[in-house]
Amino acid sequence: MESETDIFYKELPKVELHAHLNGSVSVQTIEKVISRKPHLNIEQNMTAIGKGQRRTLDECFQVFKVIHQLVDSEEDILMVATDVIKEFAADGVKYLELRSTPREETKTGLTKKSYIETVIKAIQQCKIDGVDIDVRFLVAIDRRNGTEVAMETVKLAEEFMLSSDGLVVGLDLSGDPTVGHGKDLLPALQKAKNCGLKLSLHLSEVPTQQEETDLLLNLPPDRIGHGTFLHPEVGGSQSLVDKVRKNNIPLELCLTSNVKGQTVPSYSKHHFNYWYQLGHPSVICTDDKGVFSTDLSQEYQLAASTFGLSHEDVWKLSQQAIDCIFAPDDMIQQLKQKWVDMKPQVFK
Ligand SMILES: CNc1ncnc2c1ncn2[C@@H]1O[C@H](COP(=O)(O)O)[C@@H](O)[C@H]1O
Ligand SMILES: [Zn+2]
Repeated sequence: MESETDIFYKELPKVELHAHLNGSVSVQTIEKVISRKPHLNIEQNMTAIGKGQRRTLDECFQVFKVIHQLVDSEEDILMVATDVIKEFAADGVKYLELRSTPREETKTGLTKKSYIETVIKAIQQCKIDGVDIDVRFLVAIDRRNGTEVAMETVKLAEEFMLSSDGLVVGLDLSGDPTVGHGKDLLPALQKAKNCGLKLSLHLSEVPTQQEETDLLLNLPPDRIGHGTFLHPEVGGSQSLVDKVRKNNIPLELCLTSNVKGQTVPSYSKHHFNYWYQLGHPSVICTDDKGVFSTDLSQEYQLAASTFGLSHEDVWKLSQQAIDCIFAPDDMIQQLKQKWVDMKPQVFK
């Protein structure tokens, strides 16, 4: 942690819907992986962006490559996923949707299938251990890998949706937004939607993607990651905003990620304000809590201090996030009850 977060934000029950597994690995866990692999000569400061530091988005993607070098076996993934889940729970997150791109590594025998199985195992083990959090998994497509890999990933995701006892609920589209075009991925995304996978797509994370965004909004996705450049004031358009509003597609907003990755010039200029003023469903998320050295409590506090939200406003924000989850209705009802039960204690 870089700075103290008020107890209110820690105790606030929270829903995290946008967290990339390998971007969420904490300093402590990175140190453990590094000590297993001294020959790689990787230092902890190569995997995280500290307070006041910024990187171009391109440099952020270099950081993921370093982490991928470190986390390359079933054993690593099990440890990393378990630690990440426990850390979110310790931060007051009651429901987490974790997303990750299945990778294969011939060196260690890791396959895309065993990658997903291992994440599922970590989720199940945390449940057995009584960690106070419900976790679901979104299988991620890295847009850089093109049409065929995307289609293969959708098949895998569908298989696991049917065999994981409801733990795999959807699909994510992520990766370097400056690489590849959404039109090549559209058939895979359409297929995913048709088979019942929920879709969360990174859209308009960088400028000049109006055409791609317009195309992918026709699916329509179930949630949007970032949507930084959707609205006209930043070079998007009213028609994109109208499409998002008409379909009532929730946005996943990640303040620190956008400021540290330099797609947003400052916290006060973050598009949270635009969408919040419209009353559009917006969910505060971390994106990559490890890489961007943050956590969800801190993100809520940041939004509150930047945009003048009261504790009651913040409570509403975290409560409304429940309606945006991909798990079915019984989970929504359970979480709503949890929020009711916890309120007196948080506002004591
Ligand atoms: C900063 N904004 C971002 N924009 C787009 N994609 C991002 C991202 N942050 C993370 N990822 C995606 O998540 C991967 C790392 O986690 P996993 O190996 O999948 O668990 C990155 O390689 C990238 O594909
Ligand atoms: Zn993301």
